[in-house]
Amino acid sequence: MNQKENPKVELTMITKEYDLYKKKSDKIKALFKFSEKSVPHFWGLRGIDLKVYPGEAVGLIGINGSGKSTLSNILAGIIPQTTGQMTIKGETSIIAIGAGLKPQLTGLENIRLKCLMQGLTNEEVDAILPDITEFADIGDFVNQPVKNYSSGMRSRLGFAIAVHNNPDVLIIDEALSVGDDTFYQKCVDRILQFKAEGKTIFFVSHSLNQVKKLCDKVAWIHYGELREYGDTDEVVANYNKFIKWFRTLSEQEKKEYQDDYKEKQKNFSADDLKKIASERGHGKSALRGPAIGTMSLLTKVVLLFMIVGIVVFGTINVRGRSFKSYFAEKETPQVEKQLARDISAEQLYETFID
Ligand SMILES: Nc1ncnc2c1ncn2[C@@H]1O[C@H](COP(=O)(O)OP(=O)(O)OP(=O)(O)O)[C@@H](O)[C@H]1O
Repeated sequence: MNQKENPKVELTMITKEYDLYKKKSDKIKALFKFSEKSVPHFWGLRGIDLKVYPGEAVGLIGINGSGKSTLSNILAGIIPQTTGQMTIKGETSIIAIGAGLKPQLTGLENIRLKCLMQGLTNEEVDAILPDITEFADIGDFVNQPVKNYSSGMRSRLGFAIAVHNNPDVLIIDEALSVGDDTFYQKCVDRILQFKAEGKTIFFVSHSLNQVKKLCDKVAWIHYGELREYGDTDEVVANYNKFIKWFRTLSEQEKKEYQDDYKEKQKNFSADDLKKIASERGHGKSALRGPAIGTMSLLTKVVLLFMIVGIVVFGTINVRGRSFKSYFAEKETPQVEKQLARDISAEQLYETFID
């Protein structure tokens, strides 16, 4: 069977829309989507199409804020895409500096937690624990809470856990940039081994040398769009050309260029998405999103009634007192109530003077 016919990862028209809340109340408005206009939007990704095959290592490159981490978090299932279809054959594991590590737990506790979450039993965790700690090589720090780790140590622990969980798709988001040379080489060896085993790797990095060394293909993300996808040398060369050109611009021209793209990311609409999909020959299904994050009209109405009911019920006065004090009184034993009534105003005054 030709492996080129069976992508391990297939993305079709992936978008990510972020709500830019100004106030906490905007979040509630956005939840109900009753007031779309009051919450500005920002499209971190605008219709990414990508097919990646077993054994391929794909570099994700692009300037700051272009959407690399957004894409890798969607691939890892940490955040959902807004629209678009994603098919991944197998388990994914992401290594980002500190991603998924619980700061309050020790290194060992984090290892156990992550492994249990991957479906391993306690006995299985006990069996691979020595390998993981040996790979991470952080000494006694493994017994310390992760919040006390340096970024390099977090990366070591994250990498060690992720590779030992033997994922089919490994996503590495800038995690190698903080390790020292020895650790870096160890990781590179393991990544190459993964590739040889037919696993798929996504490698997010600003280090073009690392990308060139590890990746067969490169996806250049530019202001939320896939600007280029192809062989590493070619795409990296074009990206370098762009960086060189950008540096020749005056400060004013740079700002105008950036503002222009940011504006496009803010004003992106469903119509733009439809237009891109039809240009690329995608059907309607490519425009649908995962069935999470939004509520049906009926759910919204029921939820709204419940909230209004709770507020009204909670604040309404029952027999002249608030609902809370009514119940508080109900719970007060009769003897105490009698005592409270028996204290005269004079006695009360004396109590305060004392
Ligand atoms: N939770 C969020 N809410 C609003 N905007 C967000 C959120 N997360 C990311 N963004 C925006 O989406 C865009 C893409 O961010 P992302 O972190 O994916 O970029 P990146 O390419 O990984 O950047 P860098 O190279 O700096 O790490 C940025 O403009 C960022 O400000």
